[in-house]
Amino acid sequence: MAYDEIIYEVTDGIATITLNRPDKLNASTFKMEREIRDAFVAAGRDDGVRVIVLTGAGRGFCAGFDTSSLAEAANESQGALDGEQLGTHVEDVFGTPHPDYLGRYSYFPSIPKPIIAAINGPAVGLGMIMAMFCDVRLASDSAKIGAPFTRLGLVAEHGISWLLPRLVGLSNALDLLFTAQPVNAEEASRIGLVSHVYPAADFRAKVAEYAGHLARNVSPRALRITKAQVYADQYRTLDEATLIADEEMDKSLATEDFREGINHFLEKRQARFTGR
Ligand SMILES: C/C=C/C(=O)SCCNC(=O)CCNC(=O)[C@H](O)C(C)(C)COP(=O)(O)OP(=O)(O)OC[C@H]1O[C@@H](n2cnc3c(N)ncnc32)[C@H](O)[C@@H]1OP(=O)(O)O
Repeated sequence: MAYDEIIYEVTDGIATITLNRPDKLNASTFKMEREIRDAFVAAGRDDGVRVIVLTGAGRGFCAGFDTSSLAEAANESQGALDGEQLGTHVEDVFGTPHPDYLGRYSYFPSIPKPIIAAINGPAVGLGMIMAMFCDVRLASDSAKIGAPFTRLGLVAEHGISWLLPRLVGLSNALDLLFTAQPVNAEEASRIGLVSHVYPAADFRAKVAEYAGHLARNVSPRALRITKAQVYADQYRTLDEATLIADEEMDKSLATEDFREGINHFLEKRQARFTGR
């Protein structure tokens, strides 16, 4: 599929979605959001893809929704997005507990593969929310992450009020949302907003190493089930989560990937997981 505002590439089991409006620090548009959805669906369906990286072209990750469109949209509802604005219904492809509701990025957890946000520079507004809805965040030491919503007279948008406290705790979440002040990569790491920070000069190589590890050394089946478990368990009790874990363990013990997981260790060789 041809894209205008993103670049979509698949190499060695890693699908990379690059937001591609570098002159505007990859500020997002509805078109870009539709293309991101289409690319996630393509990556989710492609058996050759084991991990997905979301990143930005040039020196930015994403500076939020394009401010010129934001100004035009001042009198329109930005919360209730319709299908035409968003394009592909990812929810129809991979399933969701809320099939009638089209969340802006809340579909990321339904993509059955790990999604890594490679935050190469400023990730602000919708750019921050996009990164938060990825499964893992890696940051360049030049990254800056911020939620400027209250400064714009806006609110905790698009599910970030649900997600951010789970990532950084209530107190840090409210600090970020109230003050609307961006944090640098070091501070983001300290509060748990990102998992790893790498020097800007090595960043692309470090992201490739991390993504390559998930693509080569880890069972794709185990990744898929683990991702689904962790998100679904946010709505479950401990007893329910433990019961499901026991059921999933029984199923895992009967898989080729489990046998390979044991055999490659015993035979002291690289694993060759099939996802079965
Ligand atoms: C529904 C609503 C959702 C939301 O996302 S609300 C949030 C909307 N976004 C923002 O309010 C962020 C606006 N941008 C900034 O505050 C800053 O940028 C940054 C902190 C992200 C980075 O600052 P620095 O590194 O100094 O870069 P620079 O010189 O400000 O920007 C470089 C070029 O990028 C353009 N740009 C930046 N953000 C946006 C944007 N959101 N929409 C459109 N263009 C943007 C600028 O204008 C400029 O361009 P030129 O070099 O031609 O002057």
